[in-house]
Amino acid sequence: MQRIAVIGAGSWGTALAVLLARNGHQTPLWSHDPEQVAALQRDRENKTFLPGIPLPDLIEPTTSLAQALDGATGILVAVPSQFFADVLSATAPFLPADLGVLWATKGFDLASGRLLHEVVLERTGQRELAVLSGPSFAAEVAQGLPTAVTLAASSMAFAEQCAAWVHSERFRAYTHDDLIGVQVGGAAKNVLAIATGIADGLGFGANTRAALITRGLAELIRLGTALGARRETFMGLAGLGDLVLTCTDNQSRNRRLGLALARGDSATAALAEIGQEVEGVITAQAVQRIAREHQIEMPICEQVYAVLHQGQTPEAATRRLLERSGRSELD
Ligand SMILES: NC(=O)c1ccc[n+]([C@@H]2O[C@H](COP(=O)([O-])OP(=O)(O)OC[C@H]3O[C@@H](n4cnc5c(N)ncnc54)[C@H](O)[C@@H]3O)[C@@H](O)[C@H]2O)c1
Ligand SMILES: O=P(O)(O)OC[C@H](O)CO
Repeated sequence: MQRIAVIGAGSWGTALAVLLARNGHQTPLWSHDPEQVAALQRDRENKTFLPGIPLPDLIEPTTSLAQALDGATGILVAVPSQFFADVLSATAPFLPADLGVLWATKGFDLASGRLLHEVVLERTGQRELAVLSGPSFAAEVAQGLPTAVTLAASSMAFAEQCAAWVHSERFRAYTHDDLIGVQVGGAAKNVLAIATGIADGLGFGANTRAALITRGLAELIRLGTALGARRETFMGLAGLGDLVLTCTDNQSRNRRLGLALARGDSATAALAEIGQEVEGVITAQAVQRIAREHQIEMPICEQVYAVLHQGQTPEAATRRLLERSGRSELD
């Protein structure tokens, strides 16, 4: 039995804590919110973020990072990307130097636009790093529906160690060594899910959806390889796998945001209605910034950014994409 502290009790942190506890691990579950922790302790269920899933006895909700990390043999961070850097700084005093950090957050650092492994190193010092990503809706994982994810790390030994914590018959964790590609895939697919939501909401058909997914994949590959990722990583679970899942199923909050924008809802109203983190909103900003810096052509992501942050209408964004001149598919 390991003791693996899960940092972040939203839908994903809670689902991963349930998974770890079902695998027999002691699982402190940290939230910054005392009211949420009191409710988790009282109800033994996360009624806000993961309703209907009883918390196994091995889960110990807490607001204390010291308590969560006391004696921990592992840490898994699953807070939204906008809180990631601050939460990592807060954990640093309680992290032994030889404890690697695993995270399941999908996104870039809000302030700097950097990938999250750089934030972990900056905030907690040199150590082993690992990221869990891939097509995985929290509710389905918690229900025990078969799921496969990618676990990429700074060393294959650490990837295998982290994979062993979460791996089960119903949750297959495939190890990988491309820490950059796996992060880029998980983060940027959220922007493309907003794009496909918009297209479906505007009444475009299956051809359009397939085109957006495929040309979106080309954008992911351009972005990832410019940042040092390997092209083939994007053909795996953390690339194409998560892109297809998020672009095609209404469980995706990013896709639902796109659908709402196409209906004419404001982003503020749509986000309030969804009531959970929609990572693609701030990721669109980071992607726009990186694409400019590296001169990467990302027309779909650029139009999502324009809709979310520059007041462009979904209709105008669509026109801008369709008016682009023809080009080689190989570019
Ligand atoms: N939900 C999923 O199906 C899923 C699956 C894979 C990856 N992810 C990723 O996991 C990450 C977490 O998303 P989620 O779905 O659990 O979000 P969520 O919307 O379900 O929960 C948000 C969480 O953020 C917490 N929070 C709010 N303010 C905070 C603060 N100041 N400091 C720390 N925490 C704060 C809330 O208490 C809550 O626990 C995201 O990067 C998301 O992309 C989610
Ligand atoms: O609901 P979304 O759009 O944040 O997607 C959740 C997961 O990232 C799917 O793998």
